[in-house]
Amino acid sequence: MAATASRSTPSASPELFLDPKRSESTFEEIPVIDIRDARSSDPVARKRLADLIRDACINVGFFYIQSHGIADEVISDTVDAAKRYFSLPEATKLELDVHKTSNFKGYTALLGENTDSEGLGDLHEGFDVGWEPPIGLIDSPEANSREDGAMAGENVWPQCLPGYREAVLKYYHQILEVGKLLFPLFALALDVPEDFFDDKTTKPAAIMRLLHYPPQSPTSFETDPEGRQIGIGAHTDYECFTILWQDHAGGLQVQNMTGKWVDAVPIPGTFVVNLGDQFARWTNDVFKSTLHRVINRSGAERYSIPLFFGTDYNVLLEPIPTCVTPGSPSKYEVMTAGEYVKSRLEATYARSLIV
Ligand SMILES: O=C(O)CCC(=O)C(=O)O
Ligand SMILES: [Fe+2]
Repeated sequence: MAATASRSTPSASPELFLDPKRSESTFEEIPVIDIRDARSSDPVARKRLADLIRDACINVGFFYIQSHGIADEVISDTVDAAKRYFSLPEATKLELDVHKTSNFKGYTALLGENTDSEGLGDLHEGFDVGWEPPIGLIDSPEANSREDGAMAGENVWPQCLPGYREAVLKYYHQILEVGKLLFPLFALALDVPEDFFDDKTTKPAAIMRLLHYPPQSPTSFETDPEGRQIGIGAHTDYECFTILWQDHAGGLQVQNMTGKWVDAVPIPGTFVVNLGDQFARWTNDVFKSTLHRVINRSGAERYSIPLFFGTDYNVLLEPIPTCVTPGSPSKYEVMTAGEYVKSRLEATYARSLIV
C-alpha cells in the first residue's frame, strides 16, 4: 500500500504507520528526547513529545530520555548495592540461583545466559527483581490483586547485605513511575487514546536486572576469535519497552537496517529507552524492536540496570487497531504477556552452556 503521510504532520490514518520507508531506516545516531512535558497537562506539549517518540520508535527503536526526574543519589545507591552484591563469593551469590525459582528471580552467574542463539554464553552476571510493594506498604491494593499467571512468584534477597533490598526497591519504584509516564505517550504516538494502556498496566509486569560485565579480556578473543562470547549477545528485548541506566564504560551497540552497529554512548543524566518484542507484537512491527548487544572493551568493570516494562501478565498481546489493515494483516499469534515472557526466558536459559 502506498503511503503518503509525512511523519512531521501526523494523521490518524493507518497509512502513517505503514510507510514503507520506516523499514529502510539507516540511523547513525540515537535521538535524545527531553521528557519534561510527559508531566504536563498541556495537550499540545504532550502531542509534540509523542510525535518525537513516534519518530524514534518507527525509525530507530531506541532513544535517550533526559529530564526524567530521578535523583542521582537514588541511582548511585542502587549501583553501590549492585557492586556489593557482585563482590560476594560465588557460592553466596549462588544461594539465590535463578534456577531455584519458577519465575526467574535472583542470581544468574557469568555465562549463565546465552542471549544470542549463535553465541557461546554471555559475559555478564545478573540479579533479577520483579514487582513487590515499596518497603512499608505490604498491604497495597496492587499486591493483593495480582494475577501474574505464568510469571507468579516472589523476589529473593540476600540476607547478608543490609540496605540492599531497600536501595534496589527504591530505584525500582521510581523508575516504574517513569515507565508509567511513557505508556500514554506511546499510545498518543500510535494514534489511539492516551489511556489505551491504562487497563492493561494496572499491575506492572516489570522485571529489573542489576548487571555486571567484567572487562572482555584478550583471552576470550583467543578462545573465541569469532566474537561469539561477548557481554550480552545480539538480541531484542521481550517486553514492551526497556528503561536502561548504564555507567560510563560504554559498550552498548544497536543495529541499523544495513547491519551496522551504532554505539549507544553513555550520556550522563539520561536513560536509554528501547522497544521490545511485545510492542512489535502490539503494533504489528510498526514500532521497532531493535537488535542490540554489549561488548565491554573499556578495560573496566561495567554496570547497567535495565527495567523491562510489559503489560500485566494476564493481558492478551493483540495488535492495536491503527496498526492492522487489510493490506497489512496481523502477523503474530495472540497469547498472554506472561506466557510470552516466560517462553522467551525459558529459551534463553535453556541455551545456557552451564547449568
Ligand atoms: O547492559 C546493557 O547496556 C544492555 C542490557 C540488555 O540489553 C538487556 O539486559 O536486555
Ligand atoms: Fe536488551
